[in-house]
Amino acid sequence: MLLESRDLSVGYRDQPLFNALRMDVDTGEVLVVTGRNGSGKSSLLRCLAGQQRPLGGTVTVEGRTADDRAPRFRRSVAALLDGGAWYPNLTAAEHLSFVQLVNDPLPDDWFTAADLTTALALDGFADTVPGQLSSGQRQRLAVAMVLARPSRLLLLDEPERHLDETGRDAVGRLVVEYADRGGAVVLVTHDASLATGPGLRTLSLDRDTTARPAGTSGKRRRRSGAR
Ligand SMILES: Nc1ncnc2c1ncn2[C@@H]1O[C@H](COP(=O)(O)OP(=O)(O)OP(=O)(O)O)[C@@H](O)[C@H]1O
Repeated sequence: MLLESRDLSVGYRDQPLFNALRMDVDTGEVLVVTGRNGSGKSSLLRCLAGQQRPLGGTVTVEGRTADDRAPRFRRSVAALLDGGAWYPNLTAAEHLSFVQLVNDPLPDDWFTAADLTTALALDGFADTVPGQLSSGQRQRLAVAMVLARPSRLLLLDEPERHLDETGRDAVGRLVVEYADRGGAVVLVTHDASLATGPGLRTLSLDRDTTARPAGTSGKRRRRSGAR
């Protein structure tokens, strides 16, 4: 199992937002997390990303405790949690090239900068610096960058932010493609169109945060063209 949580309790100052969460996400799977504002979705993702200590229980990725201070963990996990970090003088295309250069050599079958540029329609602003991009263009670039580096687990917090319908569709397709390439995805969203699709599993923090497995079981079919 790529990602596991057991008896997970997440919250602040000893006040849990939810308790006893058991979650399994394996390669090839997409788990969509939903819930009302303030239910703890972002807090959960930060725990999965090893950036926040749970109040109780465990999170493991490939059998190791989630901890973003560990280089091996950081290599496995790509997270887009609250917007991107930008180099003010690098263009959109240079941001993408930079991520891929730092992670060279990439696995043969990994997303290329050209794949991501096409999928997210970045061409029109490839030579523009972040400060001169619209919010939606910056979000497209942030999604491209989190996919540009090789990883096994992809954590996305409301990737639909600022995106038009075409952008949201592109994100939906890329998430499925990432899983088809052997990754596991946990996607937090308020967008019903991203939250549904053949084979996607869902976890509602309003409904499912009890001591039982989240969502339905079963792997998504490969190349199902879900969405
Ligand atoms: N650093 C923090 N310290 C204390 N409380 C926090 C902290 N971060 C979040 N919270 C509280 O935890 C609760 C859950 O926040 P979180 O951001 O995880 O919710 P969410 O489900 O992602 O919400 P939304 O749908 O609005 O994005 C909120 O009541 C919030 O005020």
